[in-house]
Amino acid sequence: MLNVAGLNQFYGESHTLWDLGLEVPKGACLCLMGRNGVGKTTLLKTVMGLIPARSGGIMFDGGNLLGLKAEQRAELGIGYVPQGREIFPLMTVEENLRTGLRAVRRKGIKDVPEQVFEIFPVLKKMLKRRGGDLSGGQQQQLAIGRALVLDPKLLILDEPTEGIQPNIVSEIGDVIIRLNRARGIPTPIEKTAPDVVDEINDAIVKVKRDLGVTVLLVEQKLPFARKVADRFCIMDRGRAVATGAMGELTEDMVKRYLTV
Ligand SMILES: Nc1ncnc2c1ncn2[C@@H]1O[C@H](COP(=O)(O)OP(=O)(O)OP(=O)(O)O)[C@@H](O)[C@H]1O
Repeated sequence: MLNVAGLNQFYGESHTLWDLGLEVPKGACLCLMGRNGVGKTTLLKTVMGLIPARSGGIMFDGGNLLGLKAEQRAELGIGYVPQGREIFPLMTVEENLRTGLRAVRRKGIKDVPEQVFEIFPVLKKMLKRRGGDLSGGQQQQLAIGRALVLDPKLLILDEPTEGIQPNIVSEIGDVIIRLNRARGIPTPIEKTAPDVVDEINDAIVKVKRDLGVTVLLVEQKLPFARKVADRFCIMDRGRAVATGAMGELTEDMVKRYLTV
């Protein structure tokens, strides 16, 4: 779904991303990890087209993103939830959500899809409240809701749990899991006739994978990352240094690249 290859990025003379490669397969939830300042946010912003790449390739769904503006990337189906949420504090919840519609007007989507309110019922209750009056957790739900307005194929989240209360952190985790893996499709049926049921269950898992949103997130909290993501990529000083299935993340890697 997303393939980054040989990516180099500079802030002025400062070389920040070095020949970086990253693959986020369709249906995966990949957690980008690494200590502060290694370039995680820079990578997300470069994928989103908010800052330019010097060289390399960024392929999404088979097409090259380089050269496209951020709005065009959104139109192709990339939803972005920035670090710090960046909601508009003086605008109402409804107005904030409607800003997400800009990217999809050409697709004929004129209203905020009901699915956003099914996922975050609190947003419906607070439609007329100002964004700035919401709690941190509610603002994060608003920021994710705004990205979901465009029905993204790929959802990019930059530290979605930063600065929010522990009980809301686990709710946000459940929402990401639901978007990535379930999206309202029934859970697998119980085993009665093993062979047939196995086949049906395999098919259900596949359908879930095909319908679910692919997720790329930056997250520093290890238990959260382990719960939500099925793949990881570790960055160190602007390079991708380790990648694999979440179960392959070793204590040695944690000590070497993640603990402070
Ligand atoms: N706008 C900018 N101009 C110049 N340098 C920048 C800019 N933004 C970030 N940097 C530098 O680029 C490097 C990577 O920063 P980045 O924010 O991508 O790291 P990060 O891994 O996301 O860190 P954090 O976990 O703290 O958000 C850092 O050295 C940072 O100081």
